Amino acid sequence: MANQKQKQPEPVVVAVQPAENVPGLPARRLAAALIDEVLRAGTALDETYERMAPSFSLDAADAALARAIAITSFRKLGTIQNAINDRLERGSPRNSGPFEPILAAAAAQILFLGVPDHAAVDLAVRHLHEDARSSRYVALGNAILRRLAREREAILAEAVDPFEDTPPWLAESWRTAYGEDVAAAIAKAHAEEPPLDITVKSDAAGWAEKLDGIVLPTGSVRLRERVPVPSLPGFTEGEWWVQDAAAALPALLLQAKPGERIADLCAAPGGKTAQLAAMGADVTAVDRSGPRLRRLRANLERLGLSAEIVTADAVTWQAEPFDAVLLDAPCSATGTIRRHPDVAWTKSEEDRERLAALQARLLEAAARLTKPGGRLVYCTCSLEPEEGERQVETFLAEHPDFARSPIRPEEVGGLSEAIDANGDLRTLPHQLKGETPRLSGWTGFYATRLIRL
Ligand SMILES: C[S@@+](CC[C@H](N)C(=O)[O-])C[C@H]1O[C@@H](n2cnc3c(N)ncnc32)[C@H](O)[C@@H]1O
Repeated sequence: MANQKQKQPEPVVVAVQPAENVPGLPARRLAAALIDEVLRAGTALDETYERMAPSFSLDAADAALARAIAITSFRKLGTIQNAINDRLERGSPRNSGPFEPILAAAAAQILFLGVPDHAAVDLAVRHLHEDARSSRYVALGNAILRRLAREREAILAEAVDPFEDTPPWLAESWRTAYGEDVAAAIAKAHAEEPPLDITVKSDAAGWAEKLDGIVLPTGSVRLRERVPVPSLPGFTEGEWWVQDAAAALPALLLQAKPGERIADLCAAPGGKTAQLAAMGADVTAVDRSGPRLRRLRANLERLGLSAEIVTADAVTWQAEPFDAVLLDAPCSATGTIRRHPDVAWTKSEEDRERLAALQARLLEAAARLTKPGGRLVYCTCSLEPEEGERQVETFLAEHPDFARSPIRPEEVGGLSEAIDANGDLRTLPHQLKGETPRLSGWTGFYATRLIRL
């Protein structure tokens, strides 16, 4: 974008070289564009990044920096917005174009990423100049960011509310479901960057040693360091795949046996399909998204595993009933906020209600596809009971031909705190204590195992 300077109230930066060549500015452009697009369109940060990053032509280091700025902005969005708004005496300026995302990205750098203040402020000011709408507020943006830098210690010391970075509707939902203390522990767990977990085909201890990891009680391997995944031993050879430790549990609960016919409904990108195929089951993976199924196919190919792949709406798809059915239903994904902090700001109560209605239809379809005596595991990566416990309560009340098959602690590495009074799995982000806060926690998942009588 050309640096079309408008007349400024107060010239703050003297550009000594063309803006396009200023080191670090392209990364900030992408970071602010990601924040803006995710918040406006409600799209997932990962997908938005994959779609937008190529047109910014960044080198690997700048691309990683842009991503880190965007993800930190979402992880700390409440604190950042409060800090900025408290210093905007007349509220956020109207029609100011990218003013807000540029300031949020700069605030993330100043408050949380350890970027030198002068670099964060200077680049943000240059960036504000680039758009005619935000260029009118360069002096304001500059003043606010300098105050954030000066007042950093006080801002961080004051941000003690555990729900500072949680939208109020979510905090309220968790308080109602789990009580004040657990809700606060969940919100606090989201402040930490998550570790990388992998599922191995075999020899967890051997892979843990090779990759500097820890074997978790459930059998997943947790890596101590965050490293670029494709460069790790065993990735190209297809010995393991990336999968959160809690996300690996529902497929285990299906207790698949070699040769059994299993339907994996809502299967892409295939983490659970891979587990079931690795157990020797004859898996049919169904998903309605062609692009996501292409990723599933590529993942299975790398892993040397196979499954029948079907592009279909699982609500209406018909087949001979299966020995077992896994339904990993689409959901609000609030259990994944630690890994995907954007989810907290893009999902709403309306999404939760809409998705709960879809889950009920999918559960009906999954029941039809389960043969008498067969198992049905229903799961979601949501912390909201509407998408888990309540969904299954309603289903069981309407289906006397199904009964719960309670999950036993030894099926989940002895972690009895992850099993509720009904014998369902309910993992929460602050569970699974590790050596450090960063090596602790997992995704919030709900899973129930039902038997068709
Ligand atoms: C939670 S993700 C599945 C993750 C996957 N099971 C795994 O372990 O990698 C939910 C999936 O449901 C798919 N989906 C949503 N609605 C669907 C429907 N009506 N029929 C089939 N698939 C659907 C989405 O395309 C998405 O891939």
